[in-house]
Amino acid sequence: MRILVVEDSKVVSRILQHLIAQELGCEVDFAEDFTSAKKLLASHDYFVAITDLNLPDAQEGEIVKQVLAQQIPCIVLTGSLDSKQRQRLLQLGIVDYILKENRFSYEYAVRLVKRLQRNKHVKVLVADDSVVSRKFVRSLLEQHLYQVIEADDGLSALDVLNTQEDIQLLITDYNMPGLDGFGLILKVRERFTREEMAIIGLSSDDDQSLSARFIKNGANDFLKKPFVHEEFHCRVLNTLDSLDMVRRLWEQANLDYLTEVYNRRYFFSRFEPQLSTLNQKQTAFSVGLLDIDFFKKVNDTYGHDIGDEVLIEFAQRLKQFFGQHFVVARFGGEEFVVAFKGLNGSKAFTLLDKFRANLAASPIKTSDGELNITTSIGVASLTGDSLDNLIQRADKALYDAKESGRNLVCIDS
Ligand SMILES: Nc1nc2c(ncn2[C@@H]2O[C@H](COP(=O)(O)OP(=O)(O)OP(=O)(O)O)[C@@H](O)[C@H]2O)c(=O)[nH]1
Repeated sequence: MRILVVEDSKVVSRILQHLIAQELGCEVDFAEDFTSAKKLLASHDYFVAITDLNLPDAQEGEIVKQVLAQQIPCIVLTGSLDSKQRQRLLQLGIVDYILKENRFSYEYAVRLVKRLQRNKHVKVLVADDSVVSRKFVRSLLEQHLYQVIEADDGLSALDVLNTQEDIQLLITDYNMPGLDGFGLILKVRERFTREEMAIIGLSSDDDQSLSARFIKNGANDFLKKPFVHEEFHCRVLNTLDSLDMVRRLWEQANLDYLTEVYNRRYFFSRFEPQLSTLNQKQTAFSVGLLDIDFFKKVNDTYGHDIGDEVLIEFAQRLKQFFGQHFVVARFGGEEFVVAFKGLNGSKAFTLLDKFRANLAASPIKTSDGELNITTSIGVASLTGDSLDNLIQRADKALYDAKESGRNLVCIDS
């Protein structure tokens, strides 16, 4: 990623340079005037440009038009802006304008670049039966580099959600034929929690209770049409920032900090509630408990950091081998678990034995060289008991594997 900063004030340039290095760590070019900016624009591809509005050799904001003509997102920094200039800049399609008021203005500019980077990967679904309104929302979202998908009513929005993965934000109108905004939100919330997908409701209806009703029905926020650019962007940013924050909290609570596979807490919270149904329906369910052999020796010989590298690689291999169909979690220390929903013990045994043999045959690369690592594994399958019991039986089988010489899989019988 490369950024262009066009700014005639050396002080402002220095602040931006410092903030960009600190926050973004990307390549950045500085131009003091329009002429040198044009030269740089001709010779590099830029992800975004942060530009002053008035430059010594271009007092009419020519730089903004030049940047936009090259399809580069443009963030405008300016000492002052009257309402006509503001309107003109927004119509040109800039990402945002920032008044040079204090340190926070520059921090905001850099944060905005960070968000643009993130936005490239964020899919937004816009459901609105009015083409004009839908296209307007699309253009605003595209200025901020979001991936936009359109639906012309509630039912087609549901179709999109059934076929497209990873939509993070739904922006929906209220009045739509077939299925209106409320109906759509209720359907969406049956499948996606507030942590999985954010929703912003839109309406031009004068009913003052609408915003609260949208939120009570499951929307994260609401905007009354017509809205101004700035408000739209602030609401979308706030909504997505909250979503990111909630996701980060979820990850902190459910993923192992070192190996980034699920943790023990996730494993139990996911499978404990399912156990009675699995037992009732007699669905096959097995678990494999894996413990790295002589791991203490790895730590004692090579140090804790190399031990960590082994744990990370071991977890990666588990995830690669099983992760697509089964749940992999770290139980703690050098002990991991794989949950095989739909597999009986002997099938789980076969897969785990293959993993064991692969591991024994391909050393783990660490910064201190390659290490031969093996694992012992205990397998047990559900027979109407509790999750704790099942794990205890797998643990007993693991103990047998260790006692029988390690680098083995034993099954609870
Ligand atoms: N590097 C590293 N070591 C850890 C971590 N968590 C636990 N350990 C170490 O894992 C080792 C486990 O040792 P033991 O329980 O004696 O088992 P072992 O040496 O693997 O021997 P067996 O299981 O009997 O084959 C201990 O030295 C712990 O300090 C971790 O997050 N990082």
